[in-house]
Amino acid sequence: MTVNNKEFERYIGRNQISDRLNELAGQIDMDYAGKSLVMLAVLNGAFIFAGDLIRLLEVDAEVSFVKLKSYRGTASTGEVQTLIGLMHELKDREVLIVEDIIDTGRTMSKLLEMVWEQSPASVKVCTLLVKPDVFKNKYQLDYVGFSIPDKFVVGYGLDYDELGRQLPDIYKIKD
Ligand SMILES: O=P(O)(O)OC[C@H]1O[C@H](OP(=O)(O)OP(=O)(O)O)[C@H](O)[C@@H]1O
Ligand code: HPA
Repeated sequence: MTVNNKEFERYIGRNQISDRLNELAGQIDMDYAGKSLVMLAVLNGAFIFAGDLIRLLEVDAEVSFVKLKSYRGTASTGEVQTLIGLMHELKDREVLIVEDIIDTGRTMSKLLEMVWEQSPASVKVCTLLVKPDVFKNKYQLDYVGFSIPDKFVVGYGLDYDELGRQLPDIYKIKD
């Protein structure tokens, strides 16, 4: 499969993703039982994951978005730009940040600072994917779908130069 002239191979199938989402939603429902949460999803990459996850939740969940950007091609520019900032009142709220991937961890690190400044009651992080060899456990991740090797991935919301987001499965770049 080719995206933007690079070759990718199927890596995590849609059924595996769906099974894992059911497990994550079950854990979130248990942890937030009797509470209501604000799901803060990070555009663009997390739009599909957040949409699928919220439909599996039984706890009350509001949704809000921020848009952060740092990648060009397959590499981080090192600078995280805020294209759409926080719009939701987060003071005293239980905030669940939802990301498609934590790679270097820079985007989430910046977002955690932005969110904690609003004096929320709690902040937890839910990411579909993490690259542990790059991220190196810089801070706590509360819900993780899959730990993956340091290979560029596309599909299920993740892009390579804006393409590939619509793929129902996740693909990794060929060596
Ligand atoms: O851990 P990091 O190294 O910071 O990488 C993770 C971030 O990179 C991607 O966003 P990107 O900047 O590509 O924007 P997008 O969500 O619009 O694709 C992804 O959606 C995460 O937000
Ligand atoms: O592997 C990746 N794929 C797509 N977007 C990303 N943003 C950080 N890492 C990745």
